[in-house]
Amino acid sequence: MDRTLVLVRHGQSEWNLRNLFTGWRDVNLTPKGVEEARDAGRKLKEAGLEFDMAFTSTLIRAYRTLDLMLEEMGQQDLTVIRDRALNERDYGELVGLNKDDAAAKFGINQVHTWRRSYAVAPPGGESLRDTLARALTYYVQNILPQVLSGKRVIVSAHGNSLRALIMVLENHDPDTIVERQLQTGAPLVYHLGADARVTEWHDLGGGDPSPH
Ligand SMILES: O=C(O)[C@H](O)COP(=O)(O)O
Repeated sequence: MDRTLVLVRHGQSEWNLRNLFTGWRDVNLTPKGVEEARDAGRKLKEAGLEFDMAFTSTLIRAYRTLDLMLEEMGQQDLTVIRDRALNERDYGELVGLNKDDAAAKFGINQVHTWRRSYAVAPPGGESLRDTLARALTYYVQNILPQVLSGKRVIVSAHGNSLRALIMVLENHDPDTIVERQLQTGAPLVYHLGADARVTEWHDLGGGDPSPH
């Protein structure tokens, strides 16, 4: 049985371009982000992939990326479920700050810890562990059963809500997840066994990694 799961981080957003902490702020894609999303759709089509179902967040940068990919694939009629469990990590008091300015103010190591560690939350926001608690619960209850039933599923979401799922899919621990970054618009293709473990995965490549 084909148990395929594709994860895609949205294309470049207006606040990715401006290097601002975004979190739950609902910013749109840039023209480059639109192109990255279309490009991801073309790559998926070239790879011979088709989907039976799609999941995305309630934030426009993710669901618009999904729409653009599906348009490129000729799959606009696909069933799409939007849920805020897949939204980006809440960046709390950092939202709207420039990432380099924050590093100058709070120190590079502190900001890196807020952005990439598993357990440390930014002030007033969510740690990756907090994000994982909601995103992984949603995955186990809503996405995984579809994949295990043989549906080919695509998920369009965010750097950190996807890192939370990837922590389990790629078997990372709190130390190794620190180094795992996602490029915008790069489809990650996972094949799962009947026990829900990943048997094989590859990265079709894409846009920019988050700036450090
Ligand atoms: O919310 C944000 O600012 C970005 O989407 C992801 O930020 P990060 O690169 O700090 O994970």
